[in-house]
Amino acid sequence: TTVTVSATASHPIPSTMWGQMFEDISSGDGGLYAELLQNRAFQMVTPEGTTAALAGWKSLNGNITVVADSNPVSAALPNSLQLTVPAGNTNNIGFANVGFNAGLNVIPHATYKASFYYRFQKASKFRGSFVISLQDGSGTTLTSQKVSITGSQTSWKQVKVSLNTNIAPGSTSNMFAITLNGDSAAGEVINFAMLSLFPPTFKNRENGMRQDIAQALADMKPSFFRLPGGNNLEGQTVNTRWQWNNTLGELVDRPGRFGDWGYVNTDGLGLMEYLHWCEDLGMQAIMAVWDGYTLSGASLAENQLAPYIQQAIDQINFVIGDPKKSEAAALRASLGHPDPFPLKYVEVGNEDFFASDTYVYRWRDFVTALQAEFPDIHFIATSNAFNPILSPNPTEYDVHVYQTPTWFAQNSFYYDGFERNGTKYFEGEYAAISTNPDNIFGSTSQGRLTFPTMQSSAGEAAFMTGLERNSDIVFAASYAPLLGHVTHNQWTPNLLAFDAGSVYRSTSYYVQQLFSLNRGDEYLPSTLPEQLGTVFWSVVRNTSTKEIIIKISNTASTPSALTFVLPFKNVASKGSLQLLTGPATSSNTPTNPNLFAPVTSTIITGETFNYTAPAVSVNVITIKAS
Ligand SMILES: [NH3+][C@H]1C[C@H](O)[C@@H](O)[C@@H]1CO
Repeated sequence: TTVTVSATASHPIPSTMWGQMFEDISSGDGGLYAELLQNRAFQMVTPEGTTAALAGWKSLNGNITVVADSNPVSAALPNSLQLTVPAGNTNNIGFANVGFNAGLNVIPHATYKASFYYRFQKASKFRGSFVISLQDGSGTTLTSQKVSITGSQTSWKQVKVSLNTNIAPGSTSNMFAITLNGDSAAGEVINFAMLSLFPPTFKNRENGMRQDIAQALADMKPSFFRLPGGNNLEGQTVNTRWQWNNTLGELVDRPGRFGDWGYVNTDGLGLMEYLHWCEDLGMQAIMAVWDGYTLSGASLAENQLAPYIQQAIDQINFVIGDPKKSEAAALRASLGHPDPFPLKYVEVGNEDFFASDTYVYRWRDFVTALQAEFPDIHFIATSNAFNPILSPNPTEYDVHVYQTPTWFAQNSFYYDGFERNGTKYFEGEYAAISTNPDNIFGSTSQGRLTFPTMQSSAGEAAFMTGLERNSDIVFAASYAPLLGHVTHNQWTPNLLAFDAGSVYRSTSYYVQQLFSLNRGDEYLPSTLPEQLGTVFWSVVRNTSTKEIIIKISNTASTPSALTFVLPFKNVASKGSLQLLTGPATSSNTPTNPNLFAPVTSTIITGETFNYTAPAVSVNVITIKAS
């Protein structure tokens, strides 16, 4: 196949082209959010003896239970862990947290920050100390600190200690423990609340992100971050929807909520943490507002919308408002960020194509009110494009697709036929997740992928060459879901998988990274691939580095010989090739995490040059040309 490239760009490529979609789907608490203690504040649990209430916690010779505290540490956190020290036990008595999914990573030569509140249930003459420690799976102390306490402390007192580690333990089966001397403390009853243990965080942010996962995400150089979801915005009910104002301020004041993926969200990763994260990665937020539809399928009636429209106005004012004019903006200033955050896009709901009939009035009432308040914001609709017809007319739509590798390879022309009528598209969620076209969302035994495969990633890459060709109307695209725990998850595949100690880069992660790190600022038309063929390409130009960047996906099981004809006088005789290829149905997995990785090499180039794309491969060729 000969690919003739045009010297005249057809259109500029938006700077927002490649980014990330995020929601807490086994990915926030216990994942990107760096808190190491599972169930740290007993939020939303049923106290008094239910084992679920003590999830993540274990007794160390003491009697522990979760109580609905008669004098709770805060209105937001009604439950406490109550330790009763039994008589006649001379061991160290107390309790421990084993981390999320029984994994608590301890890195060497680092400072861990522990904090908790405690109070004696009744005054006593006790004088002693807590031993606050990190222990490995066999109970060997890795590091510890002592804090003196007295039985007169019947009001809540917060303890904060730094725990400095030295050697690395042998595994992630470690625990955070609080103990005291059983002899002298016999009979004492002590309540604990809002316990927390943080490792060093990304950019040392207070209440920040886990370093290795954050770094893997940063290495993609994303331009936007869609938050807070996805289904996890919606709530199964109106009262369990995501509410921006419940996710701010001191951790002791955050009630948490039942997330949409079957577990409690601490909301320690809240709106301010998301916005700091966007700042740290130089991304702009694509922020969603709740719009009156819950995942159970219920829509609010039109005459019920007003308070939720106000809550959305306040949410946006929290991000961009003037502290002198808006209470929500004043709250942002009081939390240390008087200047507005950058925000251009606000998404109204999530996947409202499930409730198109009510979206007609929900969109109309929300956007009429929001656009009046925020004339410079673009509001993104989440129903199917132009079906139903919405008013005001959406400037952007968010399109989601989960399909097979073959579907993606055969639909790279999805946007070529779209009318150029001023509407732009956000490919907000896409991934090849199953090889079974008759049951995309089935189980792994029905074709669902556990991890991306080279074949699924090559299919996505083919589709992405089409997104790049159509970036005159596709302004942003993000794979979904971004992140998920390797085993304790509600959805596979994920772009990145992780466990307590590691993050695993998938073949699709490398494809996303190859496209994001090798951007052009303008698109160069070229001979079109066969729409139902097997090899696909896009050609872009980086006008500042004067480089031509050719992305090729060969989805076939045989190599594909290509000839490129470049219309430039001075074309370098050598170019760089980044090649991702390997066995079609294989993946990077926790047991074989580096089976696939892009390999960089030099190839012969020129005004006309040949290149053979290996079977099932994603190729990025970069050539200096002017
Ligand atoms: N059901 C998918 C669509 C929804 O928006 C996300 O929360 C889910 C996983 O990416």
